[in-house]
Amino acid sequence: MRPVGSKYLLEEPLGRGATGTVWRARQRETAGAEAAVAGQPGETVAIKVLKEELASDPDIVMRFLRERSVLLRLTHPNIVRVRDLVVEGELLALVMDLVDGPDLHRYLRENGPFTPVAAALLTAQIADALAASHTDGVVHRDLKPANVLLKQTGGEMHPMLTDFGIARLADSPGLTRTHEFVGTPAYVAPESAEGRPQTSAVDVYGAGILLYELVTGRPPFGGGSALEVLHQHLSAEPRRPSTVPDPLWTVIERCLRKNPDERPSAENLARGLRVVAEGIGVHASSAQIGAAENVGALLAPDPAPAPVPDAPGAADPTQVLPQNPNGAYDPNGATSVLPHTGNPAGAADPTAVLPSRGAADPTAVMPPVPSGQPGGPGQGQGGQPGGPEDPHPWQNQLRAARDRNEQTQVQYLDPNEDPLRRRPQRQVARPQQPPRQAPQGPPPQQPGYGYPQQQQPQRYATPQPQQPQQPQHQRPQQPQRPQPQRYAPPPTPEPQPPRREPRPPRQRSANPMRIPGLGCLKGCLFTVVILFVAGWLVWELSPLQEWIGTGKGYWDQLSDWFGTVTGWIGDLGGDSGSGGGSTGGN
Ligand SMILES: Nc1ncnc2c1ncn2[C@@H]1O[C@H](COP(=O)(O)OP(=O)(O)OP(=O)(O)O)[C@@H](O)[C@H]1O
Repeated sequence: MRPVGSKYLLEEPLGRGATGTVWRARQRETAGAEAAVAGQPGETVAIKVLKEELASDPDIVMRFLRERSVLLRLTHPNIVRVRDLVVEGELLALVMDLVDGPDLHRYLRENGPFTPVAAALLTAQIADALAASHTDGVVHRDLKPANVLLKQTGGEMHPMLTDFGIARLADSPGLTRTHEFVGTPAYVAPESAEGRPQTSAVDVYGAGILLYELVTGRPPFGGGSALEVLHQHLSAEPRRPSTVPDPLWTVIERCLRKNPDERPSAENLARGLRVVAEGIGVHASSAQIGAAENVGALLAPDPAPAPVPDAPGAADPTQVLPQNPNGAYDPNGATSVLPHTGNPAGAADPTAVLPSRGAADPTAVMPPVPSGQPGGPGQGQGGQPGGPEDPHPWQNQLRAARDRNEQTQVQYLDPNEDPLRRRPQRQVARPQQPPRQAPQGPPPQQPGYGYPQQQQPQRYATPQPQQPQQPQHQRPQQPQRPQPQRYAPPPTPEPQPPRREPRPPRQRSANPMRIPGLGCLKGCLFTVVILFVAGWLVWELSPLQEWIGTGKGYWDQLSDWFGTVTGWIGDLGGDSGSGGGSTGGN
């Protein structure tokens, strides 16, 4: 265990970012008066040890010390509290409260997108934190899911914003003189990308990107290089996903305005999001629905946005690309404050939070942790042993929330298997077949959107013109059943089993009365006719007539034979009659 100053002992790494490594650490003794939180011996804390490149830069050390009071006074239920700053030789460290839970980037990657309601409520809490810091004159400037830690309090999800001040440190002339990029490309506001003056509106833009990512699984702007992404922030309009309900889209669209003056203040954003969450919820009243539909009126901009002090100018997009000879980057992976030495694997889909297929995960925010270490295989949250069968309580809570919003599945039912229509049928012995599996889950995802088990059918989506909307309160509520949808997306067409060909109409039977033996009699008559015709042909066409020497026709000959046979029969009858009489006469 490595000591940090005289008061802390580093125990194990929790994760590594672009600016340093975060450690689980233990307090050795009570901190001095300069610390915001004195702490108790034995208490567990998190310590971010800044990279040597930062710690060895005198400009950064000076800034770090000047920022001390700002960082230590930022307290809010949704901000990870900085307890102490340690400057010792070449070591620069922030002592923070330890948050036992995953960061939002990792959570999204492992669990997929949130429902619109959950995303709105979670982002509202982040907006609360931003509003508090903006009031204090502090702009975060690097808002992204990796900087939101998910803390569990009493079974509830509690987002905690962290890394306040780090972007400010990174923005010191010692780093920016190299024209390197400060921020994370996928979340950077257009004015930051262009090097224009920045205000607290950059955080609102970041919140809009984060909100978009929460409901869709990925940020709105992506690309193969940082330059491409920055250009999209400057000129492209975000594409609206079909699963985002109107009121929520209004909020996202306002946050993502290119003009910072048109974005709402963080405070108004938080308020607006709560109104939206109520109005698109399952039990929304008509008043709440109406309020959500008018959310645009609540999203007034900040009349006096907090400026970013003496920002020396952010990235020049044309300067970003040369930093990475491959043109590849990981916009969601880390704040780009230092030369990219990382691998270019992020090029393919650097922002996806979804389980990657195949190659290395380009979105990893943490380096792979060896088995046995916290976060590594075989470890549960917070370093406790765990596994897939031992989900974090966060996950249970979210899953339950998603399950509650699950949409009734419409499935194709073969009319022959419809118990209401099926007629009794004669049982025919058939080989046993496995029970037919009803198609489950969503249809296969597009590559890059691979989060099949988490992408829940959304309750809210763009109203479909062909389905007239009915006010929610008019519909029957059925407890314990999936709720009818107010903004239901059209059900994805289920794969239809091949339809059976209609049977050809049955031939009418020639023996509708089913007289016994009639079929046999028919066969006999038919055989007699065939024999008669065949005999006639043989008689007329073969030399048989001459051999027998009669010269008669077929019919005459037959009549003769018939007469002869009946004569024989008559004779036989006569003989037996006379023979019987003589016997009787004897
Ligand atoms: N206070 C904390 N408590 C518990 N874990 C933390 C805390 N702060 C950070 N971590 C963990 O450490 C990881 C790395 O944090 P860090 O802030 O360095 O990463 P990052 O935000 O991805 O990087 P950067 O912002 O520097 O680009 C986080 O993803 C989180 O898992």
